[in-house]
Amino acid sequence: MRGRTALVTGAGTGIGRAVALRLVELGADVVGVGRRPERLAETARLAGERFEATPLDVRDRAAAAAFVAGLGRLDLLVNNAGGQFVAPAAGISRRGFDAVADLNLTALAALLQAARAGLTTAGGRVVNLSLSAPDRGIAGLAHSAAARAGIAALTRSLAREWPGVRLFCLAPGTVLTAGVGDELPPEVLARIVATTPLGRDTSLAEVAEWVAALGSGVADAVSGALIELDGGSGLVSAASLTG
Ligand SMILES: CCCCCCC/C=C/C(=O)SCCNC(=O)CCNC(=O)[C@H](O)C(C)(C)COP(=O)(O)OP(=O)(O)OC[C@H]1O[C@@H](n2cnc3c(N)ncnc32)[C@H](O)[C@@H]1OP(=O)(O)O
Ligand SMILES: NC(=O)C1=CN([C@@H]2O[C@H](COP(=O)(O)OP(=O)(O)OC[C@H]3O[C@@H](n4cnc5c(N)ncnc54)[C@H](OP(=O)(O)O)[C@@H]3O)[C@@H](O)[C@H]2O)C=CC1
Repeated sequence: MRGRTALVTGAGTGIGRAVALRLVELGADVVGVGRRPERLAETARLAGERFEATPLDVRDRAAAAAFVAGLGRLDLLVNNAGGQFVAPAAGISRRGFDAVADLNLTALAALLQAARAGLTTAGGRVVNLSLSAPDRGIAGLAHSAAARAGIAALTRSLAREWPGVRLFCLAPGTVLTAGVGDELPPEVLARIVATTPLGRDTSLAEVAEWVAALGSGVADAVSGALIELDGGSGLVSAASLTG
C-alpha cells in the first residue's frame, strides 16, 4: 500500500481504528475522520506519522464534500462510520428512521459522490461496511437493515457506472467491539454468536485484513460484490435482536 492514500471514516474506534492501523502497517498514508477528536487522537498515537486525523461529521454534506475534494487523488475509501439503535419498527419515529438511514446510506452515498473524481483518477477502490444479510430482515433493526441492504445495491450500481473503480460491500456479522457492546447486551450477543454456523464471532483483525486485501488489489477481478464476513450467520434463520 506504499504511496497510496486511504480515507477511513469512523477511524477513531473499533473496526475503523483497526482498519486504519492495518493500512498504515502496510505502508499506506491514511486519513481518518470521525466526530470525536479525542478518539481520533488515540488512533493517531497508535498509528504514527502516516495517519492524519480530521474531525468530521459525515452527515454534514458541505463539510464532507469540501474535505474529500481537498484530498484529490484517492486510492481507497473505506466507508465504515455507521450505527443505529435497536428498537421494534413500531417504535421508530420518522426522525429516528431518517437519522439511521442518513448515517448508514444517504450520507455514505453523498461521500461517494464527492470522492468520485479522486477515485476515478486513481483507479481507486471502495469498501463499504454493511451488516450481514440485511436483505433477509433483522427484527429490531428495520431502519438499519433497510439502509444496509441499500448499501449493497448502491455498491453494485456504482460498480456498473464508474469504470476503473472497484467497489466492495463488506458485511460483518458480529464483531465484539465496544460499540456493539454499548448497543446490545452480552446475552443477545452470545445468542447470535451461538447460532452462527461457525459458532464464533468475527475478529477485528479479520475485518481489517479483508479491508486491506480488497483495498490492495488482491481482488481486482471483482467489483460490486457483497462479501459476508459473518461465520455463516446470514445463512441461518432470519436474525432477531428483540428476543
Ligand atoms: C445477524 C445480525 C447480527 C446483528 C448484530 C448487530 C451488529 C451491529 C453492530 C453495530 O452496528 S456496531 C456500532 C454500534 N454503534 C452504534 O450503533 C451507534 C449508536 N447510535 C448512535 O450513534 C445514534 O443512535 C444514531 C443512530 C447515530 C442517531 O443519532 P442522532 O444524534 O442523529 O439521533 P438523535 O437526535 O439522538 O435521535 C434522532 C431520533 O431517533 C430517536 N431514537 C434515538 N434512539 C432511539 C431508541 N433507542 N429507540 C427509539 N428511538 C430512538 C430519537 O428519539 C429521535 O427521534 P424523535 O424522538 O425526535 O422522533
Ligand atoms: N461491531 C459489529 O458487530 C458490526 C459492525 N458493523 C458496522 O461496522 C461499522 C463500525 O462498527 P464498530 O467499530 O463496531 O462500531 P463503533 O461504534 O465503534 O464505530 C462507529 C464509528 O463511526 C463513527 N461515526 C458515527 N457517526 C459518525 C458521523 N456522523 N460522522 C463521522 N463518523 C461517525 C464513530 O465515531 P464518532 O462517534 O467519534 O463520530 C465511530 O468511530 C459500523 O458501520 C457498524 O454498524 C457491521 C456489522 C457488525
